[in-house]
Amino acid sequence: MSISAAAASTSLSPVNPRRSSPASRVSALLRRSLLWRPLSSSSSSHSLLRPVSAMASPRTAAGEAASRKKLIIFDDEEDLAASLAKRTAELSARFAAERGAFTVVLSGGSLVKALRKLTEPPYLEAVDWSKWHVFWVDERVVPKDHADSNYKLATDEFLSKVPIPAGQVYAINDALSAEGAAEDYETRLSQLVKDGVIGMSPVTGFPKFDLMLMGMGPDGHVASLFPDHPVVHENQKWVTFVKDSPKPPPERITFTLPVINSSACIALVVTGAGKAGAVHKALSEEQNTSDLLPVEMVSLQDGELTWFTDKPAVSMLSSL
Ligand SMILES: O=C(O)[C@H](O)[C@@H](O)[C@H](O)[C@H](O)COP(=O)(O)O
Repeated sequence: MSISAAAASTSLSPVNPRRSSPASRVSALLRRSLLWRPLSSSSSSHSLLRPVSAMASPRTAAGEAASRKKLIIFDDEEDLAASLAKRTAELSARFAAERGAFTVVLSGGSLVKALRKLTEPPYLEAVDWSKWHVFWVDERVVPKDHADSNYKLATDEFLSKVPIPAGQVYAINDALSAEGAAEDYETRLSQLVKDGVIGMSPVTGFPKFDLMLMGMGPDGHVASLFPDHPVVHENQKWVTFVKDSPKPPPERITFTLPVINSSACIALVVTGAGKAGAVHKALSEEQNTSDLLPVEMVSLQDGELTWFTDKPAVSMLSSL
């Protein structure tokens, strides 16, 4: 059963009522630093629920800046794309004003299509695209014109339609091996940190990108960090590689978790029933810390993680 707009606008409505009481469910959510409340009935059909508070994550050490998490559930993909464009444009204006640059990190997959409204009015004209610097959180080690290339996907669907200076789009060097491409990308990031284009997190000592726009796989992978793969635990490098990705193609480079977790903002775009199991594991109150999916390890040290979801993706959550 999915949440109806009417129900969500008046009360917290469990999707699948279960044994625990509403109070205990909310309490569990609080422990996980997530709390939802309905939007007012004057809201449009999108964003049925939103968080009411931003709290320190249990994984954030006392005294550090707080990590904030939000879950937004949309009625349909059009509403999700509209909200994602609005949020991205707001962050672009904010970081361009604060830093003189806006560092944006893309994944591959369905995320790219969700960015399409940025290529249309009013954003096409209103966004200061000259401030954008575009990176990939992961890339397949294939030629840039290959059908599997995340660069090609982003170029075809998004980058070719907005006036970002070509020199501010940082594709991998596709002439190198996976290992070489990862090293090369990290070296280039390091230079951009020195140049002040990319910030550094004073909390973690890793680069701090302004916005990461990412998808999540049905198995709970993010970037090219797959469940049970050793690179999930890489905690020194900024960029690493895999040669045995369970999702083809096998060779990829990927940002490491410390870099992802140093972001100022992450928009995690997760839609469809195929993601419901991983969403349930990541967001339900039944926390199992011994067997975390990569997506569960995404925990910003000093930033805001927003889940952009739809009803099928949250259909196994009982806490709503
Ligand atoms: O290169 C990749 O394979 C992607 O970067 C990958 O991490 C993707 O974002 C997820 O698999 C979600 O993809 P979907 O949104 O298409 O399911």
